[in-house]
Formats: sequence, structure tokens, C-alpha cells
Amino acid sequence: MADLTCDVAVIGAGTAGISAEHNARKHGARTLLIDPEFAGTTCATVGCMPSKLLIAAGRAAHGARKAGVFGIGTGPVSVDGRAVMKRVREERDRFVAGTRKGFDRLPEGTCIRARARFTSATTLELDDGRSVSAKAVVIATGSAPMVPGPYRALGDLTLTNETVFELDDLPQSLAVIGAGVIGLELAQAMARLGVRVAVFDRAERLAQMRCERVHDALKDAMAQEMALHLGSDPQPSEEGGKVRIDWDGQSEFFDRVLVATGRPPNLKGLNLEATGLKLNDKGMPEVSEATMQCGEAPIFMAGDANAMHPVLHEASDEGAIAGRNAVAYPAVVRSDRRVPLSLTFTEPPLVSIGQGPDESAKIGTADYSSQGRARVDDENTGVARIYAAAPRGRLIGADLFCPGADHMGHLLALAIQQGLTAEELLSMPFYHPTLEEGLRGALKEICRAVPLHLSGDQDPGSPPGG
Ligand SMILES: Cc1cc2nc3c(=O)[nH]c(=O)nc-3n(C[C@H](O)[C@H](O)[C@H](O)COP(=O)(O)OP(=O)(O)OC[C@H]3O[C@@H](n4cnc5c(N)ncnc54)[C@H](O)[C@@H]3O)c2cc1C
Ligand SMILES: NC(=O)c1ccc[n+]([C@@H]2O[C@H](COP(=O)([O-])OP(=O)(O)OC[C@H]3O[C@@H](n4cnc5c(N)ncnc54)[C@H](O)[C@@H]3O)[C@@H](O)[C@H]2O)c1
Repeated sequence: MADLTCDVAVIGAGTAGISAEHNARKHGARTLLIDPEFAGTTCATVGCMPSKLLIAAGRAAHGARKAGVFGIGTGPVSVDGRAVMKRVREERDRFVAGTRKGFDRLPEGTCIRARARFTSATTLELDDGRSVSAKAVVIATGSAPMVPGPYRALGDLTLTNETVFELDDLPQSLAVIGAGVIGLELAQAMARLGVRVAVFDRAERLAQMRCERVHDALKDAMAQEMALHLGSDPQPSEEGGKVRIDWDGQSEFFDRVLVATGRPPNLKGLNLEATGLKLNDKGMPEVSEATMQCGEAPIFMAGDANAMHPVLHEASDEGAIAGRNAVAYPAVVRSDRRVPLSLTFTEPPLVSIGQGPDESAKIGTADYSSQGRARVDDENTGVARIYAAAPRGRLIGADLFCPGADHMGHLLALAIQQGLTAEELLSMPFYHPTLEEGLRGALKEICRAVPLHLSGDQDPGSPPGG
């Protein structure tokens, strides 16, 4: 007889786990939410929120520095690194406190402070010695930074997203290893805060960008703010209390190194072998994107743990799907997923939506280097590429690296998810002068390529006035 019994046991109290527990309980289940810390989600503690706070500080410094373009004098701009980091932590702690309060509102006995491992498909062993028996289990254990051995050997000189926000002060120089999402966001923020930044990646592409044209724009913009060493094989060592990076016959010293080389799922220690699930060479079971079910088992996997869509809104959706299906098991229900949307908070922002530019796609391009509103705001850089399918010009995807891409990306995601064509999106109002207006050129290019005739009510050129 197990020490604790329930209908649905959720392992991991992050975004996906909280959502799974909530939805399972809403559907009538007796639930347990198991986590060793209940520290707050990765998003609030060491992820989305502190990174956006640091980025906001960088944006403020950058804005002050370029105010002269508009004839505004600010005097020399100085950055108080201690004050920057203090605000990052204070505001971060506010978000974390909100998340933790949520745990207090759960029914008594729901939260179990322990680390769990499987002893069978439906039984768990906790590190406090207790056992759990459940009708179904949701794995929502998230992911953690992967730090290659040579960087681990540098001790405190090596930072990850779990430690960088704890710095009392900004370093004078920073090597960033990995030009993915985390690397780019934090490298640009640090550079704007006056830190000398060099980014190293063994790949040739920043952020694994799938569109050549957008990648070129991204690379040009980033190279203006930091040193980029792509296709390099950086080798770290410690010398005189500094980090020395050697690559391609060159070397350079830095105060710290930030490792952002990916965040694999937290599966070690779960003893998935005891579940009877078939595991691949990475120890990962097959997980259905529509049901979150692992194989045919009463086991569901949501959020970063399944490595499918490691972003917050997907973790939350997947938790809800997993929680509901854990209750419904074996009669699981398939869910339609949202159109894939990823957003990197560089400036300008980098956005990918839906499908990429495959050979059959009709492509429209909007160049923001001379777009009216972008020029007004002195943000005229970057490009947007929109992809559509023949024969009707249905929108299927887009890649953007341009001002306002964070908002326009949502507009395009809505259009793509609704199955709109380029012509239908063009029939919406576009106010002048806005960044959205720039997308019209790309949409018209798709109409010409399909080809489709624009309604006679529409001006085939750009609106007069810029
Ligand atoms: C620096 C950074 C910036 C980011 N920025 C963004 C952004 O701007 N927008 C966006 O959409 N996404 C962003 N993300 C991604 C987003 O934060 C994650 O996709 C999301 O937080 C994943 O949630 P999760 O529930 O899967 O994992 P988590 O929130 O990490 O939760 C996992 C939980 O599992 C627990 N756990 C682990 N092992 C066990 C075990 N054996 N037993 C019990 N409990 C266990 C952990 O303690 C933890 O509480 C960012 C991530 C990082 C790192
Ligand atoms: N805005 C957002 O939504 C946001 C922000 C930050 C993080 N995240 C999430 O966090 C996850 C992890 O981000 P990440 O940036 O750590 O991973 P990533 O997979 O995006 O990028 C890792 C990069 O490191 C490089 N790399 C790997 N090993 C290396 C080595 N030894 N030397 C040099 N380069 C190496 C890879 O080529 C790759 O470009 C992302 O998948 C993302 O979903 C999202």
C-alpha cells in the first residue's frame, strides 16, 4: 500500500505542471503536485522575466545613447551595473512571489515537496522515502542548461541563465557561448549596458534561423553591437582569474563566460526505465503532440520536458492537455495545437511563425531599411518574409527581423491560424504610417506570384505619404 494515492500525480511545479494539476483537478481528479523546491517557475525565476528585465535596461541605455539623432541631448550616458542588477532582481522577485502565492491557494495536501522517480508506470518513489500510487502521471520536469565539461571546470567564472541574474554588478567583458535564443537576447542586452561582448557558436547560423535573407539582416545588426565568431570551436581556460577563450588560432580574455548551449529535458533521475516505455537513445519516450501521451501508457509529458516546443505558452497548453487527458485515460482526446510561434527578444525582434520557406512557397518580402514609420523612429533596419501556398495564396508561415516584429508576428500568426490568404489579409485596414503597413508590399508580392488579382478597390502601389 502506497503512502500517498491520487488520480493524477504531476511531477514538476513549473508552468506545465501547474497547468496540468489545475486542469486535472478541474476535471474532477484528486491530484498531487510534486516538486523538490516550489521555487516558482523557470519563467519567473531564471527565464523569461529576468531576461526581459535585463533587456529592458539595455533598451533604456541604447535609447538614451541614440537620442541625439532626434536632436535631444542627454549628456554622457552612464550605466550603474549594481542598480541595473538590483532592479532586475527586485522586479523578478515580484513575479516569483506571485507564482509562489499560487501554490498556497491549492487544496491542502496537494503540494508534495520532494523529488520523484518512477518505480512502475503508475507508482513513484519520493526522495523523502514515501511512495505514491496514481492512476496516471504527468511528467513536467522542465529543462536545464547543458554546460560542457571545460566550462564547468571554470567554476564561478562560468555563468548560465541560472546564475547570471544573481551577479551583483555587470562584468566588464563577457564571452557568450551559443548564439541561440538565450545567447542572443542576453548578449545584446549586456552589450547595450556597456559590456564588451563576444559571441561564439560552432554553427554558422545565429538562432538556427531558417531564412537566409532574415539571417543576413540579423547577423549584420548583431555584428554592429558585439563580436561574432560563428563556425568556431571555442576552448576555454582560466588564467589570472579571467576566462581565456582560444579559437581558430586567436585568444581573448573575458571577466566571465555565459554558457547558452541549449537546455535539454530534465529526465535524468526519473528512472523512466521502470515505466516500461520504449526510450530512444536520448532516453526519451515517444510523446504525442496532440494528446501529450507517452506511447499507450497512463503517462503524459508536457512543457520543456518533452523538448517539442520549449516556450512558455506551449508549456501551459501542453500542461492543460496532459492534465485533462490524464483524467480521461484511456479515452484521451486529441487537441489541435496553435500555429508555432517563436519570438526572440532582440532589437529588432526575431520572429518565426508556422512553416519555413520551402521550395514550393510563394514568398513576399518587406524591407524595413527604408520603410516610412521605421525611418520616422530611426529603427529602419531588417526584413520580413511571408510564405504562402499556391493556388490561393493561403498564408503558411513567416520569418521577421524588423521593428515591431513582436506585434506584427502575432497579427501574422492570427492570419495563418485562421487560414487567411494574402488577399484576405490585404483586405484588412492598414493605418498610415505604421510598421504593419510595411507588410502590404510582401502580401502584394505573394498575390502577384500566385497569381491573384487584387480587388479594384485597392491601390496596387504604396500609399502616398511614405
Ligand atoms: C533565459 C530564458 C529565457 C526565456 N524566455 C522566454 C520567453 O521570453 N518567452 C517564452 O515563451 N519562453 C521563454 N523561455 C522558455 C520558458 O521559460 C520555458 O519554456 C518554460 O518555463 C518551461 O516550463 P516547464 O513547466 O516545462 O518547466 P519549469 O518551469 O522549469 O518547471 C519544471 C519543474 O520541475 C521540477 N522538477 C525537475 N525534476 C523533478 C523531479 N524529479 N521531481 C519533481 N520535480 C522535478 C523543477 O524543480 C521545476 O520546478 C525562456 C527560458 C530561459 C531559460
Ligand atoms: N524568447 C524566448 O522565447 C526564449 C528566450 C530564451 C530561451 N528560450 C528557450 O530556451 C531554450 C534554450 O535556449 P538556448 O539559447 O540555450 O539554446 P539553443 O538551442 O537555442 O541554442 C544553443 C546554441 O548553442 C550552440 N552550441 C551548442 N554547443 C556548443 C558548443 N560547445 N560551443 C559553441 N556553440 C555551441 C548551438 O549551435 C546553438 O546555436 C530555447 O530552445 C528556447 O525555447 C526561449
